[in-house]
Amino acid sequence: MSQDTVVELIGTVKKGRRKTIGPLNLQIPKGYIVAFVGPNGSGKSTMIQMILQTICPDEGEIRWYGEAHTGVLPIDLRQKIGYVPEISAIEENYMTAEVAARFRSYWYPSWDEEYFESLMTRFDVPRRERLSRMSKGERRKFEIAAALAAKPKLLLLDEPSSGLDPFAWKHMIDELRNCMEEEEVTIILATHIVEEIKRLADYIAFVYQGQVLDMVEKDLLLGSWKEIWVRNDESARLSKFPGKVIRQEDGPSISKLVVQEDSLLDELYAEQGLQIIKSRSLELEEIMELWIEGHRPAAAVQ
Ligand SMILES: Nc1ncnc2c1ncn2[C@@H]1O[C@H](COP(=O)(O)OP(=O)(O)OP(=O)(O)O)[C@@H](O)[C@H]1O
Repeated sequence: MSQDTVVELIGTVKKGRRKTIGPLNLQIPKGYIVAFVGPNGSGKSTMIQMILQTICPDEGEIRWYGEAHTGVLPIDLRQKIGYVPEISAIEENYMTAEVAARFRSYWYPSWDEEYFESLMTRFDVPRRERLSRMSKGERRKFEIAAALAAKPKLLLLDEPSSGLDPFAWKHMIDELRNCMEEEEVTIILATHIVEEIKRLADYIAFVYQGQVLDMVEKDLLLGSWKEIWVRNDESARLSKFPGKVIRQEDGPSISKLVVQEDSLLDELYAEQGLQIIKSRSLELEEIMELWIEGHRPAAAVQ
């Protein structure tokens, strides 16, 4: 394991009644934002909870900063980890935000009260309302503010923007980006929001049916596939076409192709005499669809 790996999953398996998650092999690099992306029920939250050890794996191993632990995580390690769960814990329901924050400040030695106050003001969260009486979005904003104020080295966010209005969502994105400017902070983010992935993620780990299919740099992934439109009378030459054509729809005068992106493709098109009318990079959702069908993005195959 590299020294710069925060968490490593090695053949990690959780067996459920209906589904098995894993075996998972994954390294989370220090100082980056890794987005867990995948369909409902694919295993993202389970992976996060295994990293927190609130769910213990049945097989394999997890290492935190190079060390394996069984059962509950040691306090000094747990205090370095911030967590925003998909569904807020009920234990704090009867506390006001102020009281819940005080408890958290005892628990986290690096708690920054001034920062917490500024986030609560920025997010406009009522401080004296019981958490159970807050709206879904207000509670979410409290959870995010409290997780950030603990100044964690590893921040686990499970669908953090669920219920946030667009203003709060933008504040959250800004704050997460600011928090990455601090030394050695790492974020794992489970999300379905494409814009969130585009704005935040450095790496995308694609989770499907309990497996991590690949973890790929976002910028490489987003340039993985192109859709191109070519004149149909040229399409016969596509059999000689060395780029990987994985879809072709022929219209009366124009063919639409999905091809693997390649820096040499433009030269190759010219050599083959292909006249490209227009082209576009595929969107993340389209890339994920191809991934599920078994077409691994070039960035993942390297
Ligand atoms: N403690 C557990 N032990 C075993 N299996 C579990 C456990 N918790 C959840 N599961 C199962 O694991 C599967 C994946 O659930 P999980 O919540 O991890 O998916 P997800 O990718 O986060 O989904 P979503 O996007 O809908 O939030 C589900 O079928 C669920 O029933």
